[in-house]
Amino acid sequence: MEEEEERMQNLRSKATELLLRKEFKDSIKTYTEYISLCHNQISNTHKNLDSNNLSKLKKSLCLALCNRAEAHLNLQEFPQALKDCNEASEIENTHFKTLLCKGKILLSLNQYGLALDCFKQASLDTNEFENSETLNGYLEKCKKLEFLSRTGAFDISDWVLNKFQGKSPELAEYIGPIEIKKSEISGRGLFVTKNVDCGSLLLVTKAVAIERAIVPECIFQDSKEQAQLGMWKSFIEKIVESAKKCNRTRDLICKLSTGENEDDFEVPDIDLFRPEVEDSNFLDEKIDMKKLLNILDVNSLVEELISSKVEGKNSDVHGIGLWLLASLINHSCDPNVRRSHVGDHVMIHASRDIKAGEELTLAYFDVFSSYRSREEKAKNWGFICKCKRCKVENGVCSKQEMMEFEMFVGKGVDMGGVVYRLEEGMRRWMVRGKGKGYLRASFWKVYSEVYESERLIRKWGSKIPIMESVVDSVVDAVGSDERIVKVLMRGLKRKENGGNGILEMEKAMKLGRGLYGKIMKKQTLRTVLFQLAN
Ligand SMILES: C[S@@+](CC[C@H](N)C(=O)[O-])C[C@H]1O[C@@H](n2cnc3c(N)ncnc32)[C@H](O)[C@@H]1O
Repeated sequence: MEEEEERMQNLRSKATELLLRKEFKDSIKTYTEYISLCHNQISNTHKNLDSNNLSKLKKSLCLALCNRAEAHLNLQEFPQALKDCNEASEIENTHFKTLLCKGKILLSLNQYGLALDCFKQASLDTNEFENSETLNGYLEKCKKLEFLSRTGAFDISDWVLNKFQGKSPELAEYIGPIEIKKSEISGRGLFVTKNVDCGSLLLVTKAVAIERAIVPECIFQDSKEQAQLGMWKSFIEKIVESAKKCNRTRDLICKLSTGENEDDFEVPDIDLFRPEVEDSNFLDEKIDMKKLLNILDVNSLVEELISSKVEGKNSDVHGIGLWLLASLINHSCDPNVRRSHVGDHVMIHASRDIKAGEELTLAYFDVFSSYRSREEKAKNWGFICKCKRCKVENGVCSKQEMMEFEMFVGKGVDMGGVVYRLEEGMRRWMVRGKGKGYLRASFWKVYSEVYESERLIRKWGSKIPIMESVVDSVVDAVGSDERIVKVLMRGLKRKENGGNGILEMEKAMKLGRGLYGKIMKKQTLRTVLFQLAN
């Protein structure tokens, strides 16, 4: 008996030491051995009815379970960590360390409300003075994230004004007024459930996994491809790891499109994507790698860091990730939402006013390019684009003249002349309304070159439309973009030298909301817009 006790004591000390040394896997192994001996002893003690021993053993078992949970938490093995905490709570439901650990697990799972309950309950333990600072830190963080996930009132102004230095702001998961429905574009899509105005935040979600690497623009093509391949491989490994650790993640990944027979896919309930959904039982099902690779091919996105959009910062850093619910947004060449990446989160906001019931659409690739180049990009994604803009442009773009315009771009030709001929062409082909905006967006490079050159504006004068009307039509057709705002702001700067420009600034601010969403204060957005003009 004494020998057994000594063995248990040794195991317990060893497991604790391994935990402190952050050797989590070995610590779990040792605790598992210890916990199993505890269980054996408890059932024996029950028979001998030694209540003193029984209570001591149970206390010790509770602590061991809690410590094993901590080790699982560090390895991001959340279901196992939760299971241990729940068993520990059954022994002692007010155990401080267990409540703290369980709160941390729930916080990692973005279940802010439940995490808050744990931290609040832990704070009732007046004996834990030395841990009160840590606990208060968690309480505050949890309250903030719970508020954000409920209201969507994110504000990253400080970080933006600080030139994106230091840690990115802490974000919560947020699902706004959206639902999943069958899409007329393809398979399923996300739709708004009420009218939303330009800049409204619709979704904030954390990546299942991201892999980032520095791929400098100037490196040779071969090395670049090599670097990208390496990045893709590590990304897949990370996804597999996440799917193995959490059934819920794996189930949700499996609901995503493989790119084939999309219209046969079931329409999942959006609530399944809420963090509060409990993990299903641990089944240890094998992952179908072929299917997973198809899913990743169709749904992974390249990060568009807000810091590089605004400042050109980190433009060598390439990141690829998978954001579950955002994967249900279809592409359109006249999109109505945009995305910004902050840390591991993607923030999706309306880039223009959207009416209740409309489908949300995102640009998977640069849509300020010609029909033919977009067609090529969609082909690389594995689909033929069925958006409205492509249908309109498909008719016009087969015209011989249109192909000639494309050939002019970047060939040192007077771009004012190209704009003039294009505008003339549109009159002859009777392209009106949005169609005009579509084509102007397709040739934005040409238009912007003209409007950025005082010489060309002077030369072509009234033969070409004024910049403001082109900007309006392009934004109305395709939505906002940094390049448009840049041209507008530079024009505004020129005007400001001559005084005035209040109306243009108002317009620029509205476009700015479309670009970045309502995630920064007005004054911060103003600073950012002026920065774009430099
Ligand atoms: C990330 S998924 C979008 C959600 C998908 N519709 C679903 O049901 O899960 C990307 C796939 O959707 C389809 N898709 C997205 N936008 C499209 C478009 N504009 N035209 C045709 N197919 C599109 C393509 O099959 C593409 O590979």
